[in-house]
Amino acid sequence: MPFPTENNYTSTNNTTTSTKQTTQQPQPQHEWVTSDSTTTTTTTTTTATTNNNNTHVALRTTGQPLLSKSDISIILNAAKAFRNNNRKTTTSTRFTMQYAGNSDLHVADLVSMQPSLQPILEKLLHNQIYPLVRSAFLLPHDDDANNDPQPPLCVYDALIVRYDGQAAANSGRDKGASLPLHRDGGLFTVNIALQGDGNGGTLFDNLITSSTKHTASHHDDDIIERAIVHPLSPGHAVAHRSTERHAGAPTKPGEAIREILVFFITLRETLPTTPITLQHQQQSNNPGTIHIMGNPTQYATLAGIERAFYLKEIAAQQSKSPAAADNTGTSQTCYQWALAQNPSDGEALFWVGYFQVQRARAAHDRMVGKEDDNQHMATVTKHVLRIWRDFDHGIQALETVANRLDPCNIRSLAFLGSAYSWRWCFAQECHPQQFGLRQDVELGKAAAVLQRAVRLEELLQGIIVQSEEQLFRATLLDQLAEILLIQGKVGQAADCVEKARS
Ligand SMILES: O=C(O)CCC(=O)C(=O)O
Ligand SMILES: [Fe+2]
Repeated sequence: MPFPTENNYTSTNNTTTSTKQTTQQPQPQHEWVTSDSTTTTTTTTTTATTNNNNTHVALRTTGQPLLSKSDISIILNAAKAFRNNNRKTTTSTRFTMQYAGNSDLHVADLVSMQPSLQPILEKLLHNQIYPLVRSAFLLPHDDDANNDPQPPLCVYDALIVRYDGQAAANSGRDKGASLPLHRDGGLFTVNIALQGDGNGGTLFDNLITSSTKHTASHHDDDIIERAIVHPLSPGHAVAHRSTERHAGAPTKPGEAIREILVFFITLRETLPTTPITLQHQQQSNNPGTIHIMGNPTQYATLAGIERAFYLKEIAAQQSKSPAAADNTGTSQTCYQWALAQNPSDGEALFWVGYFQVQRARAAHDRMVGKEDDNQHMATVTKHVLRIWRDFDHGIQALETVANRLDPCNIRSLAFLGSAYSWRWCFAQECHPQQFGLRQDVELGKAAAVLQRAVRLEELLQGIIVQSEEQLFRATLLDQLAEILLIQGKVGQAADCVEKARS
């Protein structure tokens, strides 16, 4: 790998600010983009402004660019030469899906072709990227009286991603070149602009949520624009935690080609690890951990965040394999393990809730099939209670995902909507009073989450490349129409059906 690990991080105690600064370099300046207001707060020092709501979504560097114009052109020329030499063999990555108009290449491959890039990257990492990540995301530890080095930062992968809006349009993607919503591997992502005219940008889920909350009257395009973070100019960076769900916003046809250099940063754990705490998350008393918001009993370590990421990858591969049906158990277990590693992982919690609800449905179906069996009453009751518990726990998990951990995930919202109606159908057959459910409340909840999903789908329509997106949209609207009909809202149901057909 051409990427050096961070030099041993030793710090000097500065009690007045309770932060410690490296003696090597001035810290790169940055400002935060926060989700409580869509304006930015300037944080040019390393002061840890602990924030209980974890509203610090992404940062943008200010001051001097991280890369000079001449270094940018050396990198761009090398990337161009690499693409010309490898027209048919562009390496695709796990995180960056390949679409018309997009291309990406591994920086490691680029350096193999042109070793003169090595010193540029080394300088960039040592002088800019590592100090930035350390000062912005990691709190200095308190017990370093012995000047023990903290685990050094290192690069887990690095890419150059290129968005060509015109090429995308020529292949039928008329909204341009973009990347779907995703999370990255590693712990932190630093995304440096190489070229572009301020077009595209990085779109963050957590900024959409706040925009829809605070600016309900805004035009859809405005809401989306406010959720996109742009670097100040070429050479400047946008950085975020890898767990922050984000997308490559479209570079539209006619706009300048956008190219970015993305570093996925993690911590090397081979050194004796002293406690690490993340900035901008409520701190726990438990060293080496971060506090999971809203749930004081659950903690994730930084290592846990990464392990959860890999476990989810394994789970997803299991369900894609030809023996997928046989692998459901493994897949389910991997998601449970992922959640144990990182209890705030909304994606893992979604799948745990999903499997629980599906188990309840399957058991409900089997129960319906056996209605005529002359079963002992006690067995039936036990069975009913087990199904109820699965529905209930599954739905609770999905509600946490929808309301707190992953509020912009259309698929989770859509599934939660269905889960409410399946649970209602089940309860109805087994005397709803015994479970304390009321039809108007249950269907009201189902309609509300489905409406939220439809709203998000409309906002993101065409912007984020998603396979089968039209099909999904139609299913979502049909589901909503069905519930609205039962609620007696015939006009609204008809609107949904019409929308589904358009
Ligand atoms: O286009 C962007 O800014 C996002 C790129 C990205 O998410 C990635 O490369 O993982
Ligand atoms: Fe990404």
